[in-house]
Amino acid sequence: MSVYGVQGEERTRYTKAESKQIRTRSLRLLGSLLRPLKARLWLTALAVVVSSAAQAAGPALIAYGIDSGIPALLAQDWFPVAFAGLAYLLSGLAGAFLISIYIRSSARISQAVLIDLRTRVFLHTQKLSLEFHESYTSGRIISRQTSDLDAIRELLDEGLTLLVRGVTYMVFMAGALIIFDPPSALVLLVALVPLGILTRWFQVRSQALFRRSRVASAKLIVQFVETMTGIRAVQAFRKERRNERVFGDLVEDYRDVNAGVLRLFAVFNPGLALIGNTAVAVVLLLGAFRVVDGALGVGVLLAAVMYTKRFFDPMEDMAMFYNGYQSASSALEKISGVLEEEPSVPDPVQPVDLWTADGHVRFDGVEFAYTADRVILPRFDLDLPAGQTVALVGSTGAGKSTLAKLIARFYDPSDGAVTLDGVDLRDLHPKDLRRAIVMVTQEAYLFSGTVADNIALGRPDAPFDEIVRAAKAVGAHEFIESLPNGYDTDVNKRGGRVSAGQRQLISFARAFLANPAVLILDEATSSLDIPSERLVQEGLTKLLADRTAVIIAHRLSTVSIADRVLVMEHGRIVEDGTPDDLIGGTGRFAALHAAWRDSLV
Ligand SMILES: Nc1ncnc2c1ncn2[C@@H]1O[C@H](COP(=O)(O)OP(=O)(O)OP(=O)(O)O)[C@@H](O)[C@H]1O
Repeated sequence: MSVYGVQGEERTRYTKAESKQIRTRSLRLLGSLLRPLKARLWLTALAVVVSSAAQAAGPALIAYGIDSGIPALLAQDWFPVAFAGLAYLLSGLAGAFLISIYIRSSARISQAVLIDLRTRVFLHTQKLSLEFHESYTSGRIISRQTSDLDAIRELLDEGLTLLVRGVTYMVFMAGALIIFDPPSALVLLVALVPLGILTRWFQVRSQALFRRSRVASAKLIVQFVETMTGIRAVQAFRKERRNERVFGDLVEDYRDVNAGVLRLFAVFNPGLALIGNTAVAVVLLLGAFRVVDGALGVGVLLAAVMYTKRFFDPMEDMAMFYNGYQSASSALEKISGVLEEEPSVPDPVQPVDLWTADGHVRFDGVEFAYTADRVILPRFDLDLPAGQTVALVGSTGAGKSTLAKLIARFYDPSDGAVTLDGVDLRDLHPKDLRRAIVMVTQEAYLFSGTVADNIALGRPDAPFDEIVRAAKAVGAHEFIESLPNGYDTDVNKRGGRVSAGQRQLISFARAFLANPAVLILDEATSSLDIPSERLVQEGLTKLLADRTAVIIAHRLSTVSIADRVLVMEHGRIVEDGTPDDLIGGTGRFAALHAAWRDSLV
């Protein structure tokens, strides 16, 4: 089995092949992040190697000072002691200087990697199609951008320094011990056996736990984001208690996982200390006998003890690093999964330019399914001539929004083709597509900024008087003028808050300004009151003139401005005709219309 993209992201166990696939993907990502920093990486590596060498010289100089310097001093020759002291000082200074270079250089690397990764995640998720976002949820994306990137930042800022310095330091200490006192190095070699066993035990146990910890923390963020984005529904339906319970369970799960991690450390760290101290004690003991036998100088024994002790010094830090490494590597696994996802609505390889579109939309043998197991729109053909205003009606779940999303190319058909002026939407240059086809959705989302900025989104280079003209056309001008700062009112500031209906008017103005050849209004008039809707209806007539329009409306009043009505049921178009024809007939629309007219009197 293979795990592509974000599939299986919530799992904590993988088969060998899957683990390998995920690891390769992470490493590939890491490689691509580090490749541009190659020169700096070499400089950093050099600094750390030389600084470790300088530090490894320390105990050797002390040994020289004791074993050769002191006897020389007794013979009035102070040179060896002075040399040992001065050299020790210089090696310390060189080590400190190089470490400072190393820290500064590695901080630069980590900053560069993080900025690159953060930007990649942002740009990539923004590019991914609606299909991805509808199933992946914003909570998970936020957790990728926050806690996952933080885990990687922590690793890069602290963990990596610990690891690289720790490993080089250990290698140098062990190397120096082998050169200086091979019997003591043998003790160290023996100590490596329990050390290896302990480390392996820790590694195996912690791997699954760290993965679970990442999953648990992501779930916490998802729950938090969902509750807060849906806070109105939560409060309206009194869901606080239920959410409290769900959140409580998640917190408990997270705590359990972390407690498990801490329990591992409670064994691992003391275990490390025990092995290290035993090794030091054995080196000291065996060395002492050899000193007594005259086979070893006191200075060399001291150096051997120092090397052994120093060998174990970075181990605890490295266990901490391992902690950070686990979090960061599972974060990297998830991020690389998101980055592996391809837009399900890809940009064309050889885009066709369509500078000015007439707005002729056709569905040729189109079939559509969101998931393989359920066809939403069975095979159909539909021709929407340029300039026609088409109303889509039908019961909830009939497939109206789905059909609209196909025209806006939020999704591609599973079979067949949707064309604009004869060009398959899949071949159309994305810029031309977005210019030619605009969809105004129910949410009428406003971005932070002024009202004018929000309208100008439809055409960023539009002069101010055109923004006003667009607002006037859709009947939004009066209310905008009455806002505290008129068109310069910040929509997110207190006082600048606009109602749902006003938001829709702003998004109408945005669409008017964009002046697309095809306009889709998805339930767009649903939050307007009757007077506002009348106002908008007047605006709509102007907005819809000279362009193809598809209006999804539950309110049948909107239908009156349409040239043609399509009635949908279970994904099929069951009626198609002018409003008058359909009202005069005996079909579903006639019945709907009669019921609606009766409700008005
Ligand atoms: N992202 C999705 N993934 C899977 N199924 C979906 C998705 N969006 C919609 N559907 C399904 O497709 C069918 C048609 O939905 P659609 O939103 O097109 O209906 P609609 O006619 O616009 O309904 P409404 O008037 O309530 O908005 C429904 O059965 C719905 O469950």
